[in-house]
Amino acid sequence: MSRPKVFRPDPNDTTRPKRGLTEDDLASRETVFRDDLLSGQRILITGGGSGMGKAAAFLAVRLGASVAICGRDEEKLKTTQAAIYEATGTEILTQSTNIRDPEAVEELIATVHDRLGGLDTLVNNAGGQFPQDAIDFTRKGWLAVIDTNLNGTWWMMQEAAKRWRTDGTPGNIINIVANVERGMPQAAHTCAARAGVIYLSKTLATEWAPLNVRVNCIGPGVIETEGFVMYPEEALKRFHQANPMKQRGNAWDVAEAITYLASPAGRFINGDLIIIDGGQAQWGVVWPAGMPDYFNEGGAA
Ligand SMILES: CCCCCCCCC/C=C/C(=O)SCCNC(=O)CCNC(=O)[C@H](O)C(C)(C)COP(=O)(O)OP(=O)(O)OC[C@H]1O[C@@H](n2cnc3c(N)ncnc32)[C@H](O)[C@@H]1OP(=O)(O)O
Ligand SMILES: NC(=O)C1=CN([C@@H]2O[C@H](COP(=O)(O)OP(=O)(O)OC[C@H]3O[C@@H](n4cnc5c(N)ncnc54)[C@H](OP(=O)(O)O)[C@@H]3O)[C@@H](O)[C@H]2O)C=CC1
Repeated sequence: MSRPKVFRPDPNDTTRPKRGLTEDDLASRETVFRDDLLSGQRILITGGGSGMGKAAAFLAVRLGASVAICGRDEEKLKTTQAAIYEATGTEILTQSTNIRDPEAVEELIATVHDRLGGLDTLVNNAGGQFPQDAIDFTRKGWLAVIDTNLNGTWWMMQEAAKRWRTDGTPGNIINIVANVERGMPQAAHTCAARAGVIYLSKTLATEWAPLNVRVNCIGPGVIETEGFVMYPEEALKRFHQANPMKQRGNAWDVAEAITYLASPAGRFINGDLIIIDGGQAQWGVVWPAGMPDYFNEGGAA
C-alpha cells in the first residue's frame, strides 16, 4: 500500500488554495432570516475565529445578537472581530481559550456573563482531528482529539449549565459534531468523541429539561472551510464524491441551521441531531487519508 501513514499540513505552504467563504461573502450573503431575528440574544460560539463558527458569528451579529467567540489563536479571533466590526459596526467579545482547560472555560463563561449580561445560546463548534488509520494513532494523538472534542465540549456544557442553574435562566446548547452514524474510517478518534457528544446531548436534553435547558447537535458532512488544510489535496478531490449530490457544503449552510436552532423556531427541538451532509449518510465514505487497496475493485477479497 503506497498511502503515507501521516499527513502533517505545513502552515507556511502558500501553494495550497485558500478555502472557505470570504469575509465579504459572510458580510453580504443572503439569509432566509429576518433582520432582527436574534435581537437581544447573547450567543457564545467556540471556534468562532474561522470556518463555520465564524460564519455563525457573522450571521448572528447581522441578525441582532450579542456575540462572543473563543479559540486558542488570539490573532485569529481579533481578525474576525475586526471583520465583523467593519461589516456591521458591532463589536463582538473575544477571549482566547483552550476548551481543553476547564479553568479557562470557567473564566470564559464568567466573562461572557459579566460582559454580555448573561448567555442564551452556547454553540460548541471548536474541534477537529487529523486523518489517520486508527491502528497507527499515537497515544498523544488519540488523547488530543478526545480531549478537544469530547472533554472540551463537556467542560463548556457543564459550566454554561451551572450558571443557568444558579441564575434560574433558560439555556440552549448547540453542539457541532460530525456525521458519524456509519462510522468514519481514518477518523475513528473523532468518531468516538462525536458519538460521545451526541449521546451526552441526548441524555442531558432530558436531565437538564427541569433547568429549561435544551441540547441539540448538528452533524455536518463535507463542508468546505479553512479546516480543509488538515487534509491532503489528493483526498480533498474525493471528499464530495461521498455524497449523492456530489457537492461540498459551505459554512453558511451550517450557520443558518445554527441560527434556526438558536431562534424561537427551534423552541420544541430537544435532544436531536440535525445532519447537513447532502445525503452522505446514505451513500459514500470519505477516506480522508486514502482508501486502502482492499476496497478498490481488484483489491483483496
Ligand atoms: C469530521 C471529519 C473527519 C474526517 C472525514 C473527512 C470529512 C470531513 C472533512 C472535514 C472535517 C473537519 O473537521 S475540517 C476541520 C478541521 N480543523 C481542525 O482539525 C482544527 C483543529 N485541529 C487541531 O487543533 C488538531 O488537529 C488536534 C490534533 C485535534 C489538536 O491539536 P493540538 O495542537 O493539541 O495537537 P498537536 O500538538 O498538533 O498534536 C498532538 C498529537 O496529535 C498527533 N497528530 C497531530 N496531527 C497529526 C497528523 N496530521 N497526523 C498524525 N498525527 C497527528 C501527534 O501524535 C501529535 O503529537 P506530536 O507528534 O508530538 O506532534
Ligand atoms: N468542515 C467540515 O467538513 C466538518 C467539520 N466538522 C467540525 O465542525 C467544527 C468547525 O470546523 P470548521 O469550521 O470546518 O474548521 P476550522 O478548523 O476552521 O474550525 C475549528 C475551530 O476550532 C477552534 N479550536 C480547535 N481546537 C480548539 C481548542 N482546543 N480550544 C478552543 N478552540 C479550538 C479553532 O481555533 P484555534 O485554532 O484558534 O483554536 C478553529 O477556529 C469542528 O469541530 C470540525 O471538526 C465536522 C464535520 C465536517
